[in-house]
Amino acid sequence: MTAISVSNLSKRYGKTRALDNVSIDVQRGEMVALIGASGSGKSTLIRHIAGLEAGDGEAGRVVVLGQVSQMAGRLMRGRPAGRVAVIFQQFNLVGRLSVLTNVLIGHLGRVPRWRGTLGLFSRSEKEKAENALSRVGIPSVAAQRSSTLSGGQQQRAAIARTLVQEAEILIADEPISALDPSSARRVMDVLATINTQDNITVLVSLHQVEYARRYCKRTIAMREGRVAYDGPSTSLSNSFLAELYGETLVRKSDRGVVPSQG
Ligand SMILES: Nc1ncnc2c1ncn2[C@@H]1O[C@H](COP(=O)(O)OP(=O)(O)OP(=O)(O)O)[C@@H](O)[C@H]1O
Repeated sequence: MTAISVSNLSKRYGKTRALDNVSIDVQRGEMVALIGASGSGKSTLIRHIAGLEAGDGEAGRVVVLGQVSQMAGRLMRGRPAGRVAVIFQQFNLVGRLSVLTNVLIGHLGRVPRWRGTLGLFSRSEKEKAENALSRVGIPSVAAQRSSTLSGGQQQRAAIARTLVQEAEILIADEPISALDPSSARRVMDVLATINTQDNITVLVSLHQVEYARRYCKRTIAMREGRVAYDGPSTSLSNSFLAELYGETLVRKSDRGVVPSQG
């Protein structure tokens, strides 16, 4: 079954064509990498799939989990918000609240609003949140203020909230670009685990191509708002990547070919 279907989606900001007639389908259970040079349209595409923004023109359409979330430049009501979780590079957590409370927020939408607002979660809801923190490998930080977590721990706490939310799709916008290699690997390992064990569809934008190759069977590459490649990650050639990233590529590292961060 199709989890995400984007067809003929375009978006302009002034003179910039951020999305130019983009069409992609992601099937349930896939883990797909979204790559491309800075400004190629990755975040814009993610915001549109997440239902945070509407595209331009009559032709564009986004269907998520069988429900039309936008068409002809209009966001639809009743789109499956709770079934889709989005995590960003930063600002996923409320810094002054404990990690556990941030994860418990994943229950909102399933508990009566007054209970959520007052922070009145049941024992079993708390156990579920603690269990989710264990699954992402950070059970010991539950009582800490979120603002005290490292970047990688913050990403993993946001993934734990996704588990509590029981989201069916997780869209992660550059979740590892600010992390050191070992933290990045831990976050990618967690994404891969929830993908295989919980069958959560994962769409993850990445600056480091090597992670796409290592963790995602399929890669979608964007260039100037268009889909430049959509296929097996193993078939991404270095010459294609050099062209994709233009002048900003290419340096070799012991982890493979990565775009420079400059
Ligand atoms: N709200 C906005 N207003 C004006 N221009 C925008 C806006 N959002 C995106 N753009 C432009 O659209 C283009 C695509 O941006 P987008 O953030 O989607 O790229 P990206 O591939 O995610 O880049 P990066 O890897 O640097 O995050 C860029 O030229 C950007 O400047």
